[in-house]
Amino acid sequence: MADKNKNTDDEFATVHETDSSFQDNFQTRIFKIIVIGDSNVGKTCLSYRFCADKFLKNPEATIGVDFRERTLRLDGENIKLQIWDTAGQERFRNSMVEHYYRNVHAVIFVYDVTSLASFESLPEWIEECGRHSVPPTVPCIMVGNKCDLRRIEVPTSLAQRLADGYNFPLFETSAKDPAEKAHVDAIFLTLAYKLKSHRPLRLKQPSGNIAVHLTSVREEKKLCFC
Ligand SMILES: Nc1nc2c(ncn2[C@@H]2O[C@H](COP(=O)(O)OP(=O)(O)OP(=O)(O)O)[C@@H](O)[C@H]2O)c(=O)[nH]1
Repeated sequence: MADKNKNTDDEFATVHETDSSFQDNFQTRIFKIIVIGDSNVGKTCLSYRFCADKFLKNPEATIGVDFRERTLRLDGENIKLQIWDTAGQERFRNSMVEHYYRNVHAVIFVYDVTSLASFESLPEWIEECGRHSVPPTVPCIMVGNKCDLRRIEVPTSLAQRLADGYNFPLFETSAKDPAEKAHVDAIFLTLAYKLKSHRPLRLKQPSGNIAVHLTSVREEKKLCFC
């Protein structure tokens, strides 16, 4: 799939998964990334692909929020990305919305390339961020998912215009296609690199934890205030 972002494989060449011995000796910076968009666009599958490198065939609708995380070593530094997979369905969001946006470090807006309606919803999702006082300095990315399907309803040119209007990078990819794994990684790594250079906060990671925490569906932490 066409990569609308300037990052190249070379730029990510220094990325390594961390191991526990590494984590014992180094501090880790932790960043909260929320994944937002209409129901059914593939937010759960994208975050699962990034954290567990698997495709979920029949995920249940997210209720409240699901958490996943993955720790990376970027240029000699531990960076933990805490992914908040938010509910797309209004009835499952309700009282959670405040929690989504509180202290968020980056936002991923997802639409389904086979659903024009999901793309047309993006400005509303972006406005919702603004209403919850997400600072304009927070890095954002726009992602068109399900590029493995044929019936594309959102042409790249249209998506690129919207992304340019907001000054967001645009990725078109597929959580389903294993060949797109590196591309899905690149979405999160783009944010990780931006955050790494912006945020000075350092948090000490408790020793002995496994560094790459791959949550299964059953193990995921859920938080629902519905
Ligand atoms: N073909 C294809 N199907 C996908 C892809 N990503 C997700 N799906 C399917 O789309 C459906 C919805 O995926 P989810 O990841 O649950 O969507 P969501 O945005 O998290 O939905 P909510 O939890 O309701 O907000 C599921 O049936 C997935 O299997 C993809 O890249 N390609």
